[in-house]
Amino acid sequence: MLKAQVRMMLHNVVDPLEQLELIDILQRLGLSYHFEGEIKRILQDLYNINDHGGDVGKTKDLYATALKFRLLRQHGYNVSQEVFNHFKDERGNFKACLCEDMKGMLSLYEASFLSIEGENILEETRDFSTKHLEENVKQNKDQNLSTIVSHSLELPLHWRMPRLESRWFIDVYRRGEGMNPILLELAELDFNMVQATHQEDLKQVSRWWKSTGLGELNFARDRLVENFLWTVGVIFQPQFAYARTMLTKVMALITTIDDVYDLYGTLDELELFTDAVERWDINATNQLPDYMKICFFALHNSVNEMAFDTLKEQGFHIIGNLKKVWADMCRSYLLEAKWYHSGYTPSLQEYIENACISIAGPNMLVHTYFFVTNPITREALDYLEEYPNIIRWSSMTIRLADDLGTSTDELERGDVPKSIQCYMNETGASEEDACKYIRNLIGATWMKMNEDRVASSPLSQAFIEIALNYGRMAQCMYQHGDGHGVGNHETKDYISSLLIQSIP
Ligand SMILES: CC1(C)[C@@H]2CC[C@@]1(C)[C@@H](OP(=O)([O-])OP(=O)([O-])[O-])C2
Ligand SMILES: [Mg+2]
Ligand SMILES: [Mg+2]
Ligand SMILES: [Mg+2]
Ligand SMILES: [Mg+2]
Ligand SMILES: [Mg+2]
Repeated sequence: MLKAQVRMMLHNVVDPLEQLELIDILQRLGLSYHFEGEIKRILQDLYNINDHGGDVGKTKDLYATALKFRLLRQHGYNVSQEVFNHFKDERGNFKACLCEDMKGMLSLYEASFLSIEGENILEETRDFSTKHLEENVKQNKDQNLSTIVSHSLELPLHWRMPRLESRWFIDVYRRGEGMNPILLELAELDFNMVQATHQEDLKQVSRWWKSTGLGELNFARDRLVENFLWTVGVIFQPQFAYARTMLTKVMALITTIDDVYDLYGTLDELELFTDAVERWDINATNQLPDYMKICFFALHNSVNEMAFDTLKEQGFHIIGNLKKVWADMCRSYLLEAKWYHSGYTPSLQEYIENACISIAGPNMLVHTYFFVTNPITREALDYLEEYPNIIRWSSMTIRLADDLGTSTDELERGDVPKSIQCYMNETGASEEDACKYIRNLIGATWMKMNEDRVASSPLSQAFIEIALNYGRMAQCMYQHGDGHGVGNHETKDYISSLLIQSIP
């Protein structure tokens, strides 16, 4: 009933700005996945009517123009950054009067994160809006707006982990003026229904984890719930339960094998394990020490089962594709171990080339493609084989966020120099400047992802969005240090609010 009422609202709303605001609210409440068709139709009409993304409803309203720009870009329409020239004076500077418009400034700020490389106007808008939002947020009288502004200044909407953002926004929306009770109630009910599905998924994959015995390896991280949380960040929609449980297995295996290479295995043992994975032959376990036998059997059994599922469901024999991503990852792990044991510090470029593989981004993304795609196409398989840009940029975002969050503890434990240290070694920069550089590199990588997300490719828009969600999930997990390995209180809060506490 509530969904039907919201569908009616989408059909009846005619004012362009009200259409945009309704879409934005539905997205932020986590409800837009129920109304993708309606949203697509409205945005297509808006894109066509106003000279392909020009002024919305002919107003010069900054808030409306930026909102339209953001939503159209987010949905793949290549609207021009020139729309923001309307807000400049004859000298080419943004009009000073705009600074009092906090709502417009926030809308401009959020829109600026949909930029691609070389869009200088959008770079100016980000600097201009950030400066004025930081200056005004404290003395703004609208408490709710100030809460939203502070939240966005911490991490912009475009970079936020969708599920956590929805949970946070439901509480903000409830307190806001102009709250629509139908939207609020549907958001609360839907959140609880989705949470119940996730709880079932977690129960099921927890049984698998216990059956492997990998949690008993005292040198390796036992982080099943955190691995499951990654999958909620990447694919929350209820219908992707199979993908979440399988992807949790993949991430749990990666976490354990990463620790084998980073913390425990001798170089000779690591060579043997890498060889066994490349051969993908159960007889290769004879050469392995017992703790590696457990890891290899768990890996071999689980991945073969995934290949069997796809063969049964779709007639595609993908074990070669899966074996390749595991072998590529283990080889990149082995290279890092050799660098570490020889005391070699690579250049930043050399490190990143290897570390975009060792962060397991390509591994996780290739598996995800198989878990969410039906029908699989030969064209997409060939395209994925060489790790296309969208996979590289997503992996780079995970890698850089991970290094910012984990490298301090890793280096204390003994691990290969990470991006921060490689940059310091190469340039003589301080650790603080190196971290700043790496954070800017994440921003630059997002611009590359923004460009690739609208480029034509044999991959679905849904899969591309999932690739972006990996970057978002990494920035969420490492925003306050090592949220995965240490299990800090922020991660515990995320787990509680998404997987345990329902909305009363
Ligand atoms: C899923 C992952 C993102 C991937 C495997 C476990 C992780 C949480 C992370 O673990 P970490 O030890 O930080 O990786 P690395 O720095 O050793 O590559 C790398
Ligand atoms: Mg353990
Ligand atoms: Mg590690
Ligand atoms: Mg590692
Ligand atoms: Mg790390
Ligand atoms: Mg209620």
